[in-house]
Amino acid sequence: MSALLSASADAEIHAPSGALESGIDTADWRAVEDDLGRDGFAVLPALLTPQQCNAIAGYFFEEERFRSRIVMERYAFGRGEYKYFSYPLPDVVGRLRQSLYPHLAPIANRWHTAMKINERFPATHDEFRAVCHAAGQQRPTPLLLRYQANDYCCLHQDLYGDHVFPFQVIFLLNEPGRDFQGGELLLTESNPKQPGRADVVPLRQGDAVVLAVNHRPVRSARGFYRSSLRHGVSRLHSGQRHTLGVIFHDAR
Ligand SMILES: O=C(O)CCC(=O)C(=O)O
Ligand SMILES: [Fe+2]
Repeated sequence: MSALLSASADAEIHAPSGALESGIDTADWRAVEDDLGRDGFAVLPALLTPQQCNAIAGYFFEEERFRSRIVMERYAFGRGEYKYFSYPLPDVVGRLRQSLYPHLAPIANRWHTAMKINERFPATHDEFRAVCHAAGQQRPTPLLLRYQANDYCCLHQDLYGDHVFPFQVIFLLNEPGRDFQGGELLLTESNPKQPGRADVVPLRQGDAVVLAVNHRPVRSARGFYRSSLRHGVSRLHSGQRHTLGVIFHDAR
């Protein structure tokens, strides 16, 4: 336990003020918007160092950091475990959410315009959180997941109330091939006009992926229609895989 505690203290040490934010602020957000528009996902490579990944994964057994623990098998969500952080979020998690949001909100607003969805998103996460809280969505949604051999996650959507920010971000905290085998992030898409399709999202340790939460606008001759997306994780063959999920709307 002391090793885990010192690892988590390192998360603060290895994320000096501004370092996390500058990696996010200097990402190519135009390319992210293009990738999202084409595929429904966009990879942001190496946003976290391996040390930061290990430190965040080390939070998993610090029970006081979490508001609830879900054993996926009990709910037929798959096999494996995840835990929702409680407020106040760990510094590094709160800063990732705060600094990703302002880049995604304008893209979210353009998507909503294209899909003829009324909700528009304010410029900062603090403002959006206030909107969620006023509507009774007050519980934090950032989560830490852990998969071991034979674990997997069923296809799903992370909707927790009426207010849905259309993007979420997942950080892979272990190195595929070295720390675990199998366990690939899957993204599926279906709509009335086409047979369904699936993508495997290529990720390495420290990478983040921005995913469409529920819909994506698809251009057609008469404007845009909505395609429906779901994500999940294929079965782990061996090893351990941790992910940090950052969802921007709070939960009812
Ligand atoms: O473990 C993963 O890659 C999927 C995590 C997930 O479903 C989420 O963060 O919403
Ligand atoms: Fe999810």
